[in-house]
Amino acid sequence: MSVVFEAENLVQGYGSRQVISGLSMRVAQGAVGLLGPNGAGKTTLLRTLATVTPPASGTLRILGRELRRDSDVREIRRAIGYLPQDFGYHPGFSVYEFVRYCAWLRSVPDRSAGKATLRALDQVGLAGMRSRKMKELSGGMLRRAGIAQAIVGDVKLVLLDEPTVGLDPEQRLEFRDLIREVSADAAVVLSTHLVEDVAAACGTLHVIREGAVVFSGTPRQLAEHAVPGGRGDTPLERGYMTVLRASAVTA
Ligand SMILES: Nc1ncnc2c1ncn2[C@@H]1O[C@H](COP(=O)(O)OP(=O)(O)OP(=O)(O)O)[C@@H](O)[C@H]1O
Repeated sequence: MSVVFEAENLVQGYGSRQVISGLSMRVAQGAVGLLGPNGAGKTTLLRTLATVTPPASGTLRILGRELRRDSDVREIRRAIGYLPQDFGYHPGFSVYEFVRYCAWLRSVPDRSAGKATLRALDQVGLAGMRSRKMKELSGGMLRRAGIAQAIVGDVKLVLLDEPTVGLDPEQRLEFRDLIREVSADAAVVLSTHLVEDVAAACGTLHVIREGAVVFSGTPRQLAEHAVPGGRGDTPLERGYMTVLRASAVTA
């Protein structure tokens, strides 16, 4: 299976403050979950992978291409779908217009953009609401429209920052199925605080603390770190709490 992206010794920060410190990650097809407490650096990492901000140092290779020149970045962005925590939209756009516009931004050819838009809306369960105005959507529907714009077209790398915020329990179950479907053709990297969500949808988990990876492995391997009587309601939550507290644990 070909590697979709590789980050090596990635360093990122804000001014003199280092937030990501020497992180390495390699992802082929499939879903990868980022877990970590507030301020761990998940959003900073996703923004860097989305090419919003270039790494302070280290290398980032997406679809075999190292992102050195602006032309490389422009080209590769067509293959990346990104859902930030807060995404902008024109409130007067219909749901269809919003996703279709995002397809245009990603240079999806005109002849296939309409069909690709409807497919993405169908995947997130919003096809029946395609004429609804963006400003009229509930928080959960808005999140689903955001996921639709991230997966529309032929994306190879999908980056989702807290995609399950605002979804009700049924939608969260549907979201897990959606991630399994999307990750059959693309690499999906998503961040969340909800350990159970990410474990159900992702084959690989990375726990990040203070900008460094303190655990990489499968959900089962994370659960194996659970300490009897430790904090958390499930083995996964207890495993997560254990690796967060340990200095560095690698599966
Ligand atoms: N624009 C910015 N300028 C300065 N510092 C920032 C900026 N954005 C984030 N930070 C800092 O970088 C660190 C990592 O933040 P980041 O948003 O990446 O964490 P996170 O893991 O996504 O957190 P959360 O789960 O709360 O969304 C935090 O200490 C934060 O205060």
